[in-house]
Amino acid sequence: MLASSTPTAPSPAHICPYAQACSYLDWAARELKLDPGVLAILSTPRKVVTVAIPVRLDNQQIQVLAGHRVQHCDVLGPYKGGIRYHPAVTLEEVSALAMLMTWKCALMGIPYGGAKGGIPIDPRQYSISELERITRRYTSELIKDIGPAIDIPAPDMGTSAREMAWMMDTYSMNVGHAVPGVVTGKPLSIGGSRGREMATGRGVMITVREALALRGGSLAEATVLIQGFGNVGGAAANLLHQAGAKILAVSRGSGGLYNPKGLDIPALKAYMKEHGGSMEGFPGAEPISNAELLLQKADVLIPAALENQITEANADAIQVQIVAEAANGPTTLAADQILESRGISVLPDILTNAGGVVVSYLEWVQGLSYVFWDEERVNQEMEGLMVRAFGRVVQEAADRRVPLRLAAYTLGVGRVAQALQDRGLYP
Ligand SMILES: NC(=O)C1=CN([C@@H]2O[C@H](COP(=O)(O)OP(=O)(O)OC[C@H]3O[C@@H](n4cnc5c(N)ncnc54)[C@H](OP(=O)(O)O)[C@@H]3O)[C@@H](O)[C@H]2O)C=CC1
Ligand SMILES: O=C(O)CCC(=O)C(=O)O
Repeated sequence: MLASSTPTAPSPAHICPYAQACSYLDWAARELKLDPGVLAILSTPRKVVTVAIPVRLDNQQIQVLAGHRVQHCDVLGPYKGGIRYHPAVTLEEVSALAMLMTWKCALMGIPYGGAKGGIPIDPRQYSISELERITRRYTSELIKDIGPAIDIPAPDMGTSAREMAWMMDTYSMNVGHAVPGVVTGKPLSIGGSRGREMATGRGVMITVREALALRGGSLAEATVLIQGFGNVGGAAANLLHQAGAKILAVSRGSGGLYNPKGLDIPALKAYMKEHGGSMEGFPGAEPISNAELLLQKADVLIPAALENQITEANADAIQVQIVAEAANGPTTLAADQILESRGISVLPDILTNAGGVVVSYLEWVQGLSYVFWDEERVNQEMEGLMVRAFGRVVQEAADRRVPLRLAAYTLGVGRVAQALQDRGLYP
């Protein structure tokens, strides 16, 4: 039976995402005893761009949308980060996500800075040709701000290889020749990498596997809850199911499904395909809300949708051993501390969901060398980077006697601060 009166996560609009991101940075800065001047530099995005995107809709009306791109820090290399199409996108959210990308790339040891972009739209409310016009105009407006050595976008919520192909084509038309390296997460036909579509979910599966092994467990014995069933949550569900884990619940924006015996994920995907993407009515499962899903008993909870889902309002009621942050920023700092005090391991976003940007990096490397690898090679390279980063975070946590999140941050922030100092970018 599901709990009938459960605390609900506050809507992300009630919590300032940039303040959350800065509070995690401040925590790491205290641990690293960072110079206040360096902290001030790292707390401020280097460039914030908002452009107007006038678009003619199919009904001939003109709508003017806002398009954001925030470039947080490029000390380690070109800015890197996804483009989000979601109604809740704000400049503050994009700024927070850009900062997370800086720490993620630094933690993973890949030569990028951090950026993020977004347009506050629900892509399902637009036709494909409207989305194409929106994406192309957004790209044209950003033409001087992006490029293979400047800032390299990729997919995030609400975007995919399709949008990346439009961005690559628009950029290439503007500069007069094909520039595949301006985006990653592109279709294979124009220089995309094998394995990129599943990469973030695969990285989540690898991180959860390593964390369970540390506790003497395994995927084959694990029970898992997954909030969000898109690119990341859907791929993680497939791979975890293949590895023998029991997926007790999955959800989309409108709610999800729960089965204490485990959901048959391939059968659910086939069912959704036949039912216009809907999960409703899938045999053998009961409906569950997103708020309820977070509170079910299981070994692992994987938030794979929006920010601020685990807050002070529900952290006390979470009943898992491991929270694996597939989404960016799903846990507030206050909630994080409640979870830690309850002995729940939080696998931080900048590690857990890094498989996506790692394979983006591998796509960039393949593109630059004009040599393309098979999927097995891509997955092996990514797995090596993920497992080594996991080991470094566990070691750092043990050395400093701090939670995994702080350890991931001290590694990521510390590397950027060191590079900043070495480059002499401040007086
Ligand atoms: N794509 C990537 O490579 C990477 C993504 N991430 C992060 O992973 C998360 C998910 O991204 P991605 O899978 O790409 O996005 P998608 O757009 O592919 O999927 C998002 C999923 O979240 C669901 N969702 C939306 N709103 C809510 C809500 N309020 N409650 C519960 N579920 C909701 C969507 O439901 P519905 O189908 O109903 O819309 C959908 O199932 C984001 O935080 C993103 O930043 C991190 C690293 C890389
Ligand atoms: O693949 C990339 O470059 C970025 C992915 C991303 O946006 C993220 O990791 O949050």
